Amino acid sequence: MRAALLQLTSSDDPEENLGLVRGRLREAAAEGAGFVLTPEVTNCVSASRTHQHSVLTHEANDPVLAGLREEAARAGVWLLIGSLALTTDDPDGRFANRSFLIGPEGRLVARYDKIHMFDVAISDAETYRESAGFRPGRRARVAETPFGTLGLSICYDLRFPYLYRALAQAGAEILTVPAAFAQPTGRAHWRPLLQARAIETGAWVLAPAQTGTHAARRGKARRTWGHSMVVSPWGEVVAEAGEASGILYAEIDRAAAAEARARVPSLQHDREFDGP
Ligand SMILES: O=C(O)CNC(=O)[C@H](CS)NC(=O)CCC(=O)C(=O)O
Repeated sequence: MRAALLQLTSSDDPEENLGLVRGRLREAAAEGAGFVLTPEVTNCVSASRTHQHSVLTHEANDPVLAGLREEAARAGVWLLIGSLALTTDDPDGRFANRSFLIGPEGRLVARYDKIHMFDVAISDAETYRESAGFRPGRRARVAETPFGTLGLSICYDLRFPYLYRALAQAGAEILTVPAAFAQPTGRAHWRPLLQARAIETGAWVLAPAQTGTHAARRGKARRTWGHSMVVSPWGEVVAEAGEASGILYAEIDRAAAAEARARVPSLQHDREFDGP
């Protein structure tokens, strides 16, 4: 199966982002991709809660979700929308940060709400409080496709290995890690974390990323790390983007997960222990 990871610099305008992704998805399908993936918050990168409230909608009315389901069906491809920021009925007005797996007829196959919230002060100049704006999910998800079982995750989830172990032990052979990584942590941690998750689980890791400086009409511009990546179940980086927006292709094959697990069956070697 040929996978296409869209590396984007999403703005804070959902309609504009939809237009861009439609074009890229068509291009990827024309290049032979059967599985297209987009990064975290494909529909809107914004640092302003006021702006988000003015442009985001509930899942049922979301134009980006509807438009991309239509586009996936037209192209006949599987599509992982890394995430959409969506309005919820949360009493505190928080959004969901939600991934969608769409089948090649446009069917909604699975959804996943990001579990781990990025509440981190990287430096005096760069702090995040994701949990103030987003309501965390509570349910891990795997989903069947003809090319392998997927395990869904989003961005900061990457730092919590037990989630990936649980996904792999539930049958996942392909882990999706759509992201909008910060630049300082991306530089230091992105690549080794992705390789570690692949090695620990013997699964493919597909990580489509936001990149560059994101245009914002309100609030501060945000900057993200890029470097979308595909890691094999043996831990090799088989494809890596730079910092430009574009499409990253890789051939993925579920047999490679079985081979890696046959060589090192550590997923089956969990032990109970006391302490510490
Ligand atoms: O706020 C949004 O619009 C969508 N959410 C994000 O971009 C999130 C929270 S700010 N970013 C991350 O999780 C980066 C993680 C990261 O950089 C790390 O783990 O080092």
